[in-house]
Amino acid sequence: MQDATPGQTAALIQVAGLEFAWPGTKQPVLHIPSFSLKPAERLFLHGPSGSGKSTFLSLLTGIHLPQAGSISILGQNLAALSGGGRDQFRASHLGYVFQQFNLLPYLSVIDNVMLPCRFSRLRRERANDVRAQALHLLERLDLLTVRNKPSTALSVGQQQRVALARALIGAPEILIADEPTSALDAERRNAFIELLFECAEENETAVLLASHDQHLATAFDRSISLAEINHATVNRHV
Ligand SMILES: Nc1ncnc2c1ncn2[C@@H]1O[C@H](COP(=O)(O)OP(=O)(O)OP(=O)(O)O)[C@@H](O)[C@H]1O
Repeated sequence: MQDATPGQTAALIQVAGLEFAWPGTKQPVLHIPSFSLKPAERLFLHGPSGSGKSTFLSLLTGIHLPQAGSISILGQNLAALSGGGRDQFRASHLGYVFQQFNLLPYLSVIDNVMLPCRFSRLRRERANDVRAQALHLLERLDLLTVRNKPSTALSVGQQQRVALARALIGAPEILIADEPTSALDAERRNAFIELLFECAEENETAVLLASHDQHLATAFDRSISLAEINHATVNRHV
């Protein structure tokens, strides 16, 4: 499969005039005139439950397409790609950590971590030695001793760190994380964010993290509320 080649751009993510309504509903959940993520930026996006954070991230990752407006990632307009092209583009350029981690239960920890390099030649090439980079990430995230266990045998905190290692292998340009700390207590939550930043910096990966938990904001370069950028009238929270 071919990796999409992105064009040159100043912003890693550029959104203009975005409108999105869920199928079967009339009112848009999101109307975002403008949004951008700059290279190497660590951006915190906050908003209460139901305000549309996950919906917005699903558009940025090309899982859904907006009804109006454009989303460019690394200069590539996502709507100009086919469904398969968007899958390939996502695999090559975006690492993501979801609330539920989405680890494959039948794979070992290390095989889960190496997975993105099976789907993207670019990430395989960037990792150079895929197994060596997986081991390096597992060591950084204190997971070396559990590397051959099935992911189901791990604690929630460990599974979350596996999801982070998987998101960062092969140095994607952007890490997108949706409520990645919701299962952790305050102390573990801060330690996880610190570790996430350290590993992202090693890979020169920009971070966009969405959460309802405003305590996280201080660690980031920039913090915005979804309500500041979302002009849709439904689900509007201030
Ligand atoms: N698959 C879907 N189909 C229809 N409506 C949806 C779907 N997913 C979310 N919604 C609706 O879109 C709105 C925004 O939900 P979303 O999950 O994006 O918010 P959120 O801020 O991420 O919330 P949370 O923090 O609880 O995950 C809600 O009104 C929700 O009911």
